[in-house]
Amino acid sequence: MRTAAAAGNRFCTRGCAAGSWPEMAAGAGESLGLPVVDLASSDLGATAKSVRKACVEYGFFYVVNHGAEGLVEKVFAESSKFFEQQLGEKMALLRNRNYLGYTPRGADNLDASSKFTGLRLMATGKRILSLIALSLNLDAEFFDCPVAFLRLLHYPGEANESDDGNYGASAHSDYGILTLLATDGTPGLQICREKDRCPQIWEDVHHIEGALIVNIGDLLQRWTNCVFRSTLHRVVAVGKERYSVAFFLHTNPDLVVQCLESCCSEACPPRGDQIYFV
Ligand SMILES: O=C(O)CCC(=O)C(=O)O
Ligand SMILES: [Fe+2]
Repeated sequence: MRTAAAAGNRFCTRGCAAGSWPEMAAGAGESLGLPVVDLASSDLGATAKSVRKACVEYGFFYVVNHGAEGLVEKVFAESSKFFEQQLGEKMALLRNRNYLGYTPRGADNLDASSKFTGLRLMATGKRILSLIALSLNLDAEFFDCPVAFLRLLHYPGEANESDDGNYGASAHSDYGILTLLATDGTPGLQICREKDRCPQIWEDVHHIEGALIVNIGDLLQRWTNCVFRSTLHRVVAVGKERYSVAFFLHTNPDLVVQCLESCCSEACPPRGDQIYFV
């Protein structure tokens, strides 16, 4: 495992009165070096160990040699073709009751979803999940994720009056097992590693060409009794148009998620409800 160079700028903290784009908004973050995991490594044990460390310490990491390199560029090209259309054309694909389809800006800044089979992204996700399973001393196939959504996200450059504090996406954690994220390189994504700390510290997640960002979801946090982190993150506006693609991996809706035995003990009992219905 290597660590991404913490090449980011150190700007003023959120709430500074002065500052112009991109300093004022993007500058809310400290710089951050997240772990980088090479999925093509032949040393399975060492890779699983790296993944575990990243999940425990950050809940966020990069993967390289993930097998979906060409695909991501194609999806970005299709995404910008779609979002560049007139609103009327996009509204023809308005989100349906199953949350599939177009979500106009302001209606829900976390939910512009699009159905996609994403077989290669699914293969990448499964590879990461098998490493996670091995790192928890489970069978490589332990985590089944038959449900997945691809979300094409477009953050317009200009601020919208309805935006709350200029957030492209307000602070949240993802609720599934894990998320694969590709961005077009425009900054804005930030994580908060200690959500209960006051004031919160937000760190910029930098772009690494060709890498995917992986983030642990609430379900995996629950499964591991909070040993793995589902880390709070957000997207701040940087005064520049931004595209990203998020691929969310979920379990079967009727699966019972129970704290893993290896993650609890008498000294460390399951946090929250032991049995959790998704
Ligand atoms: O656009 C991004 O970089 C992050 C998107 C995100 O966090 C989400 O859709 O859950
Ligand atoms: Fe998210």
